[in-house]
Amino acid sequence: MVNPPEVDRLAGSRAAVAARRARAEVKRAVSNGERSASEVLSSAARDGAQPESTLRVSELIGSIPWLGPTRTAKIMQELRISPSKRLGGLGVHQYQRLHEFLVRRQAPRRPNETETGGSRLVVLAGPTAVGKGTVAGYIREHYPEVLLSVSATTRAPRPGEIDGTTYFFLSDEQFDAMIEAGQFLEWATVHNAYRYGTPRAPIEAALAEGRSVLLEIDIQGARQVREAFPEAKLVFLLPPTWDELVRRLTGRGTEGPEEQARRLETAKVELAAQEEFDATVVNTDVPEAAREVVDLMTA
Ligand SMILES: Nc1nc2c(ncn2[C@@H]2O[C@H](COP(=O)(O)OP(=O)(O)O)[C@@H](O)[C@H]2O)c(=O)[nH]1
Ligand SMILES: Nc1ncnc2c1ncn2[C@@H]1O[C@H](COP(=O)(O)OP(=O)(O)O)[C@@H](O)[C@H]1O
Repeated sequence: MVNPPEVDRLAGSRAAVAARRARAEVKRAVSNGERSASEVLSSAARDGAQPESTLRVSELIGSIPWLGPTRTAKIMQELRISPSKRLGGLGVHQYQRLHEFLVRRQAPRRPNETETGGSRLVVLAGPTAVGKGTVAGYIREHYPEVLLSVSATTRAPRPGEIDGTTYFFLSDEQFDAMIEAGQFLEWATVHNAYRYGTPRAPIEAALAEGRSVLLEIDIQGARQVREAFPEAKLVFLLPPTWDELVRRLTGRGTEGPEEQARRLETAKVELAAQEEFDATVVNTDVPEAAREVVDLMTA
C-alpha cells in the first residue's frame, strides 16, 4: 500500500526533527567534554547512517570548548574545508587534515622539545576565578620543593588573606618605589584596577639555588616573563566550562556584581590568549590540576 503524500510528508518531517535533535546532542556532548571531536569524526566515517555524519564540520569544531566562531572560521580556512561541508561528505585529504588537527588539539600540550632541559621557572596564568590561587595554594601545601612566588599588589586584602603570604599588600607609593628601584621582575595593572608585581630578588635567589619557582600571574605578566626568561614554561589554567567559571566567580563572593562583570569581560580576553602558552591544564579537580602543573615543572 502506498502512503498518501501527507503521511510521507509527516514521516519526513519527524525524521528531520529526530536528526536535528541527535546532532544537537552530539554538539552538547563535545562542548561538555563528554565526547571528543575526533571520536565523533571517526563515528561519522565508520557509518554514514550515524547522525554524526550529517553534522557540519564547522558545528563540530565550534563545539570544542574555548573555540569561538572567529577561531572556528580561521581553522576551517586553514583546513581548506568549506563551512557548509558535513562530516559524511568529506574527501579523503579533507578527512586526514581534520583528523590530524583534532588529535593534535586534544593531546595535552607539553612544553616544546627545544626548551633547555629542566627549566625551573613556570608561570601559571588563567582567567579570574579559574582556581589559580587554589591550585597554587595546594602546590604550596603538598609540594614544598616548589617555591611559590609571593606577589606585591595595591589591592586591599580579602578576608583570610595574609600580608606577606597571599600577597605583599602595598600602597601606591610603596609600589611606585619598587618600580623605580627596578625591584620587579614584571608588573601589570590587572582588571583595569589594581597593580600586581613579582618581586625580583626571591626569584633570582631560588633559581640560583636550582629550585623550581611558580609564578601565579596574569597574561600581561606572563608575556613579560617570556621576554625576560625565554626558557620559562607558560601554563594556562582552564575551567571545565565557561558556566563553571562564572559559578566559581559568583560563588567565591569576593567581588560585587559590577566587579564580577568587569572581571568576566577580562576573562574573555584572557581565554583568547591561551594559544600563546606552552601547555594548558583544565582545573576540574584541584589535586589533579596541581599534579599536572608540578609535572610540567619537571617535564
Ligand atoms: N602580572 C601580574 N599579575 C599578577 C600578579 N599576582 C597576581 N596577579 C594576577 O592578578 C589577577 C588578579 O588577582 P586577584 O586580585 O587575586 O584576583 P583573582 O584572580 O580574581 O583571584 C590574577 O589574574 C592574578 O593572576 C603579579 O605578580 N603580576
Ligand atoms: N577545581 C575546582 N572545583 C570547584 N571549585 C573550585 C575549583 N578550583 C577553585 N575553585 C573555587 O573557585 C573559586 C575561585 O578560585 P580562586 O583560586 O580564587 O581563583 P583565581 O585565583 O584563579 O582567581 C574559589 O571559590 C575556589 O574555592
